[in-house]
Amino acid sequence: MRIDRFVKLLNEMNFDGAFISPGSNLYYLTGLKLHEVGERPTILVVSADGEYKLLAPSLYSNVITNFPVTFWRDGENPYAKLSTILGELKLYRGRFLVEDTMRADWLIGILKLGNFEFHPLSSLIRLMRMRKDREEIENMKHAARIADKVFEEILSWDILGMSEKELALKIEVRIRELSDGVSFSPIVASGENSANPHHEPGERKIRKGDIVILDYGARWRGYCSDITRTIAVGRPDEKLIEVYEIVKEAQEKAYRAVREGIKAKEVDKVAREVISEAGYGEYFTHRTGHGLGLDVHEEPYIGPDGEVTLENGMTFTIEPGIYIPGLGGVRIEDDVVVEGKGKRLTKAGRELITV
Ligand SMILES: CSCC[C@H](N)C(=O)N1CCC[C@H]1C(=O)O
Repeated sequence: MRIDRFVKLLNEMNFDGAFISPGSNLYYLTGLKLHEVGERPTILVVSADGEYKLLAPSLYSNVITNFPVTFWRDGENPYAKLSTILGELKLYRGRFLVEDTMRADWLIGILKLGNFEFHPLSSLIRLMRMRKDREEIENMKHAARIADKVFEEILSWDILGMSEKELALKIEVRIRELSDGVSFSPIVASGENSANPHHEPGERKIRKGDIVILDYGARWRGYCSDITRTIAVGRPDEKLIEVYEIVKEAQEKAYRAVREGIKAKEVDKVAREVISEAGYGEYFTHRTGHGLGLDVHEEPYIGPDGEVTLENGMTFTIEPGIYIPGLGGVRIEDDVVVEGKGKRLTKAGRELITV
């Protein structure tokens, strides 16, 4: 089980234990899929001795079976129960890993129960999660195939006159029909809105001459895909057509630079150089990519500061972009796995398509 490997690493790195709240790390280590948001304390306590126990609200009692757990009911004090767990596991002080995103009130509750020094869980678990095993990669390939299929379908829709919001909803519905859910709320950015890399789809209607950025992803058994394609509705501004070709070249060259043993920042540099040499460096305002897996953004990050050396089994995006305020933007994104060299998981065409 992954938790055994985790305990081994805890010992190697001189940690006494870990506190893990619901989310992708809990799922990765235990297979338990619990809601991430909620005020009811839900905490997995792991000791470096290899023992572990979950504190969970009793409303999960039908879901959590065959797992060491102490339930607490609404009206009871969860921290009194947590204190008992800590006594059972003999954890009173020491160096502990704690989930990076744990709620502050839970953290404060834990801190009152012992003399704990906290360190971010990501510092250790990244070493496990960055390299995907065969099953994880199969799930990612499936999620990527769904993203490709949705893109093919979008091209057959009549999007002229649709609002960004309407198109984003239609994409989301189709992803949900084909998968376990969306990786994130789809981005549809049309016309001048495409100059905002994280544009939130709004009421703007898609019109002739628009460039439209479509950025979305599907989940399959927890694993994400994340694809961006930029399409034209009619003939867009000549400058954006030129920009499209530059981004395409940057994406292709960065993809070809991917190989086992190269540093993430070297891949970023390749994309950045193409864009800078074309005179658009200041308009490439984000990193070239990010790791992808159970989370849509995880390690390794493919940016100018990316010190991670790429290894087989690592999965990430390659997504350079150019964004010109008042005019529009272009981004092309694929998901990639390292297998000696880089292999694309998303395979939708990258030529500029006019609908
Ligand atoms: C999770 S919302 C953003 C999803 C998008 N696919 C994405 O990851 N990016 C868009 C701009 C760059 C990149 C990012 O690093 O945020």
